[in-house]
Amino acid sequence: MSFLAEAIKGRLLFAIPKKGRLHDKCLELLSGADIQFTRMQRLDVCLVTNHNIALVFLPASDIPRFVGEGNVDLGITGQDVILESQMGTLTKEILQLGFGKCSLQVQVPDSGPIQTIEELAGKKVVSSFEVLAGEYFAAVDDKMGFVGEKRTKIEYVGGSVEAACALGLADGIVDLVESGETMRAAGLHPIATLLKSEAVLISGSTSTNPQFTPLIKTITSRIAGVLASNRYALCSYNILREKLPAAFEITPGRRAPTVSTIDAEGWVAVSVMVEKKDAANVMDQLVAIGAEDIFTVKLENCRV
Ligand SMILES: Nc1ncnc2c1ncn2[C@@H]1O[C@H](COP(=O)(O)OP(=O)(O)OP(=O)(O)O)[C@@H](O)[C@H]1O
Ligand SMILES: O=P(O)(O)OC[C@H]1O[C@H](OP(=O)(O)OP(=O)(O)O)[C@H](O)[C@@H]1O
Repeated sequence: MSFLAEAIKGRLLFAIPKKGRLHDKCLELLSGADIQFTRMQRLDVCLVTNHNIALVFLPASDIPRFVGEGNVDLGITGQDVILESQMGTLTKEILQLGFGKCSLQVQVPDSGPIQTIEELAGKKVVSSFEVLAGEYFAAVDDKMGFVGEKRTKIEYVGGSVEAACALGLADGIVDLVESGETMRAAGLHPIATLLKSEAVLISGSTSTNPQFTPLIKTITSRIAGVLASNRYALCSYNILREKLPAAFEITPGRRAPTVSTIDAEGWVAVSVMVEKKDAANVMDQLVAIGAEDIFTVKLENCRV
């Protein structure tokens, strides 16, 4: 047995995208969850120093198969590539991670004769998502009654899909879109959305080793804590007790606000979680109902 195979034996294997859009966010999650490791240059497997885990750095698109077929125990990847690799039933989504959000769309040139799905059916479509594009257009072709040569031709390219129409390779494309900037720059616009996707933590649906169940629970809870501490801030303020019903309307909290008595006649202190994106508005509304000494504090870490 090789040195590496010996070193990872008995450890929970956790697959992380080795590059691309999801890589940096995954490293932030691992760091926030205090999963410590040192990655040696060029080595795609590394041992976690403070848990019985080995990290395996793989292309995002290969992770569903490794997890689904039981070669690794846990993984982070996009919902889009899980569906594309037809591993939906062999994998189980443990946690949605709120990043890597994008849509898989059909795009056509702005100034061209084809502006609808029905007009594109039967023509040439290029995509990195051959399976999903194939399924989508097979249903369209069936609806249109297209058979044999008349059916839509789907061709695979590995990247820079947006260039395919301008290069004369395709009449339309199926590709991922987030801000829409790439497609706008290439003179393309959407005519249909196949699916929406985000990054998820997955395990195998059938093959998880029961010995790892407690460790998977711990990792999941830590990652959920990192996500919550990125999303929420702790808001604290003083307010007259009689104004509490109005204050609870503005700051209901995740479960309920904490109310403490303070040494000032008729006043209470409230501490409550607020979504960071709403924090400025929430503080304005609290001022408007007479709250004072209002501040928010960043959450360093939490368990939810
Ligand atoms: N523009 C985007 N915005 C948000 N998430 C995206 C975007 N593009 C891709 N993703 C998500 O990230 C995953 C990996 O995509 P990415 O293009 O980074 O793959 P890659 O093939 O590993 O990297 P590279 O393109 O560098 O070869 C996708 O499957 C999708 O879930
Ligand atoms: O809507 P936007 O925010 O512009 O993002 C969309 C782009 O992001 C992805 O590609 P990526 O940059 O990962 O490179 P790729 O073409 O090599 O896959 C996708 O394939 C689009 O090209």
